[in-house]
Amino acid sequence: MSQAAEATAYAVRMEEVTRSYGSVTALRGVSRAFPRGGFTAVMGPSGSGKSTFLHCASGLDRPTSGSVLIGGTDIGRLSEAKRTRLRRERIGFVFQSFNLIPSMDVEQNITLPLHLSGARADPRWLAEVVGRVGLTDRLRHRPSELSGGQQQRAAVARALITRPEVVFADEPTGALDPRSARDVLGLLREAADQTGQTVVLVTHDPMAAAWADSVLFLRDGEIVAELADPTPTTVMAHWEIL
Ligand SMILES: Nc1ncnc2c1ncn2[C@@H]1O[C@H](COP(=O)(O)OP(=O)(O)OP(=O)(O)O)[C@@H](O)[C@H]1O
Repeated sequence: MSQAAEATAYAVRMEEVTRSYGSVTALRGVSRAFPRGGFTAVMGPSGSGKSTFLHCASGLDRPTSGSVLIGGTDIGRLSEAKRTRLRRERIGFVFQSFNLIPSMDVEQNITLPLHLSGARADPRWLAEVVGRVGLTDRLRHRPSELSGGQQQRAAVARALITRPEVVFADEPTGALDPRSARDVLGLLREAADQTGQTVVLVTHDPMAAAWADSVLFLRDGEIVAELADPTPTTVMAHWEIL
């Protein structure tokens, strides 16, 4: 595939990615491409390499060997400053612990990634994103005045405000009640279906993984199984044989 076609078909491609920490090899030669608009869940037992996988795929960390291409750009060849810029402009992150800035209101938190890259918010897109996450009447509130579910919805809006190619979500529902978890997963599903974002979700929860198009199972730093069109039951059945 030509570089241009590659950049069009896949938002992220990992080729033989290995990440070692001293004598511990957390990822072993993982190859995987994430098609545009696809929603993939990554599961695996504790210590199987899920966080390392997400950090390498998103350019937060660099592989010890192998390569990661984001939109056709080999991020291993970028300087630290360019990698940071690429992450800021083309990738959205959602974490378990929300990571909102307490002193900023909801609107300031949501638009922060734009301000960091010196861009202005497009008022129509801001209104659309805020409407999607149901926080239109909460824009002047501080994070401490919101429920956990509302805070995570603000974090999803912050991840979407730059219209990123990829959204990486690391246990985004780990701290939420089931209803708020469904809301957040529904927003990620919508980002893939309606605006063509590529979503990569790391989770321990079979119910959460079932929102994805496919589930990758990691064990000892390798992809050992993949499940298409998952349901909570089929995810659990796979989980049990890991
Ligand atoms: N900074 C680090 N230094 C040394 N070892 C590390 C480091 N980060 C991860 N590891 C090791 O790499 C392996 C994979 O860790 P990782 O955090 O990716 O797993 P995980 O599947 O995300 O685990 P969990 O579900 O418990 O968060 C583990 O053996 C871990 O101890």
